[in-house]
Amino acid sequence: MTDATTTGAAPAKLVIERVSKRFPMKGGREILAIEEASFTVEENEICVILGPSGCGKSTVLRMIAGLETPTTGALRLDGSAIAGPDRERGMVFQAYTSFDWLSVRGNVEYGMRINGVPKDERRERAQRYIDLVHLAGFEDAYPAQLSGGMKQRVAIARTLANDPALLLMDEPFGALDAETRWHMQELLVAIAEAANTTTVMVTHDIEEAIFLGDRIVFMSAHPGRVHRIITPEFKKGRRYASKEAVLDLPGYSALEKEIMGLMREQGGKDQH
Ligand SMILES: Nc1ncnc2c1ncn2[C@@H]1O[C@H](COP(=O)(O)OP(=O)(O)OP(=O)(O)O)[C@@H](O)[C@H]1O
Repeated sequence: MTDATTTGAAPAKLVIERVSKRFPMKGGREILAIEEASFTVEENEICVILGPSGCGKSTVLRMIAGLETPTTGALRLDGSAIAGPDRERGMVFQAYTSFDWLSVRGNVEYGMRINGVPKDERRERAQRYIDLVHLAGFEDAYPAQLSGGMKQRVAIARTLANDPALLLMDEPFGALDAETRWHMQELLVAIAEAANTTTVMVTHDIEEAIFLGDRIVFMSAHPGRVHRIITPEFKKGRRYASKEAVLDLPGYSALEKEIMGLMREQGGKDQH
């Protein structure tokens, strides 16, 4: 396991250090959702959190977002403790979260408007991100007129327009059909390259994790622990614009099978 505190190199952008999370239950009992999770995310990296249902992926992401507080342990972004939600950490959820009463442009400009960004700059920055997510021509459309994939692109553009230090995504493509989903995955690679984002994304889709992840944090369930940190070595540190290119690489199938094995082993724990 890599840990910024032990590598001797500059500290990682995001450091999750021995984080545990207990939730109170009825009758005064508690559930240990996350136990001593540690991992790091480097600048410009796409880190994917993968694991069986209920292993605590969303809880870890919500702690990074500052929406949950760890019971013990520490989370640091750029050296500072994460203590509550902040616009330096932008979150995209699975559910469409656009404002129905605002146009695409209105949605993308919303955060900047709240933050007092002057109109000209707001317009220019919104257009840059609308172009980046291929929604040029739809600036004046309303969410109800858009497909699911387009709505998620609005959410991504709106989040990026706030210029967050971290882009957090919780199963962002989970509600999309298969074809739209892989287009969105490819778009996310293009965005990461163009906007130099540092991204932490939760998924339970192995193919998505291998295609997108520069690093994959595989969690085990009950309690949620970091079981393995996987670097898809066969990609040789590269990102690929097309999904087929990755599926065709030697080494892809072996890693997919390995992760399927982990998923079966960890996801099946409840059934034994
Ligand atoms: N607010 C909460 N109160 C009580 N328990 C919670 C709360 N949030 C999460 N949990 C529990 O913590 C564990 C981890 O949940 P979490 O949603 O983080 O898992 P997940 O891996 O994201 O699941 P999935 O893949 O099904 O979305 C589960 O046992 C869940 O029931």
